[in-house]
Amino acid sequence: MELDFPEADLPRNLLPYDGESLYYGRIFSTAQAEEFLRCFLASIPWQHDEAVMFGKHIVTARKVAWYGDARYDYTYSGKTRTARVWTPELLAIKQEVERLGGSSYNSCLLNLYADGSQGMGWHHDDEKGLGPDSDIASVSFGAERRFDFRHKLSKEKVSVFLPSGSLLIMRGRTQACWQHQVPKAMRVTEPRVNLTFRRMLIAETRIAGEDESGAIR
Ligand SMILES: O=C(O)CCC(=O)C(=O)O
Ligand SMILES: [Fe+2]
Repeated sequence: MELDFPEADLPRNLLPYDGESLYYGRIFSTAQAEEFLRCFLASIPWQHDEAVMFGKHIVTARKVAWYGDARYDYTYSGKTRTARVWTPELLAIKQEVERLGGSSYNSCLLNLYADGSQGMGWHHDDEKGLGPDSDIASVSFGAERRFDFRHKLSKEKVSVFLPSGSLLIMRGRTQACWQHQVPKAMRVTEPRVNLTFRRMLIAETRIAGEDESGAIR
């Protein structure tokens, strides 16, 4: 099922059951979204992501960066990362998203897709540090890409195109019951930056430079 809504019907839950994924449409003007994109392309220290999968060391085509309230250390796919502290632009976007969605976030994973040859395969976001029924706010800048959901049991699919400056909030049972992906789109030649704001459980997440007691090493 592909969805296209009049702006007046937004925000709106894209999922027919087992979760809430609210699509808000564009929350930033075209000019503002272009400004953010330029800023992120120029100033974020992008790095290829690494993971251990089926015992093999993998380096992704897509690049990533982590930001947060503090220099959290956290581990997924067998690798530990340390978050950088918010930039003014990320903080401004976070505040607008928190105002609209009514949730609060303490970290953000940024993804850079250089063009349509790069995507992200089917997955759900359930790192230990996220806790159950996590709330993830996804903001997109640059090339419009398709975003798909697939129900884990019924296999029902829902797709939405995410234009520059748009917001999607995944919450409730979304991660437990649905997978999502950003499929490759060979005709897309422009870059896309996606921000996923998350709330990491601090008890599960060590702050870099502190030992178990919280003392600075
Ligand atoms: O790029 C996107 O829209 C999705 C990113 C995503 O699913 C993730 O970072 O977990
Ligand atoms: Fe995800």
